[in-house]
Amino acid sequence: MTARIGVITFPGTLDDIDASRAVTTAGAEAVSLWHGDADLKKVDAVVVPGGFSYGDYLRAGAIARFAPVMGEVIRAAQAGMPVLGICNGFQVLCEAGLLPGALTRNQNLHFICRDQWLKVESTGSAWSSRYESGAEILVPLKSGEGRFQASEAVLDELEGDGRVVFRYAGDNPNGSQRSIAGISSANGRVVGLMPHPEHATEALTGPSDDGLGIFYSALDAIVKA
Ligand SMILES: NC(=O)CC[C@H](N)C(=O)O
Repeated sequence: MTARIGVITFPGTLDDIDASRAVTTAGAEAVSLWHGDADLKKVDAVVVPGGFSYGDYLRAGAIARFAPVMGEVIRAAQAGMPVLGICNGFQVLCEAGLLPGALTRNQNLHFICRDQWLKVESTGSAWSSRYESGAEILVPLKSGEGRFQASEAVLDELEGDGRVVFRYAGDNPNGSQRSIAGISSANGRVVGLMPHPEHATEALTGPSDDGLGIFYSALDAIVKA
């Protein structure tokens, strides 16, 4: 049976269309989820896409975290459902307490938009199993608040438990601690990353199709669940 992967739209979300397209390209059914509905429509996994939910007012992700749909996402994630947060989605998942740490203003205080090499550090998560450990992938990065920060103790725990899923390769674009670009929850089912795999699904439009592995990985996680 075709896997159903939900993609949430908040007011101000702008990457839901590309995220849905990536889901479909990977062979799953993309199911639109609305921020105001406390209903996950029986999906098998959820993507929280990028953008500027609620205009990034207060703090990126701080208001979206209280949207009715997020209560259901938190409940489902705690029960083991694969959840992916991309960029603003990563910020929302940190604000929701599903992932540790916080995303703060880029070190240079500028919005950064560029293609970015990432190193796949862990293939143990629900969203990275299709990559080879140590592989380098090229995907767009476009964010103003992409600097991952956490306490030294949390960073050590993330590193020690193999929960650093993606790290910036080459220079560190935004001052993220330990060049961390993406992390997972303790059980590996929830992943957040700052760069945008959903914008790298076709070599024709560039910069690569390296992002598709994330969505293929989720299909395995759903089948094995
Ligand atoms: N592309 C995005 O999702 C942007 C996320 C967030 N609004 C930021 O600028 O950091």
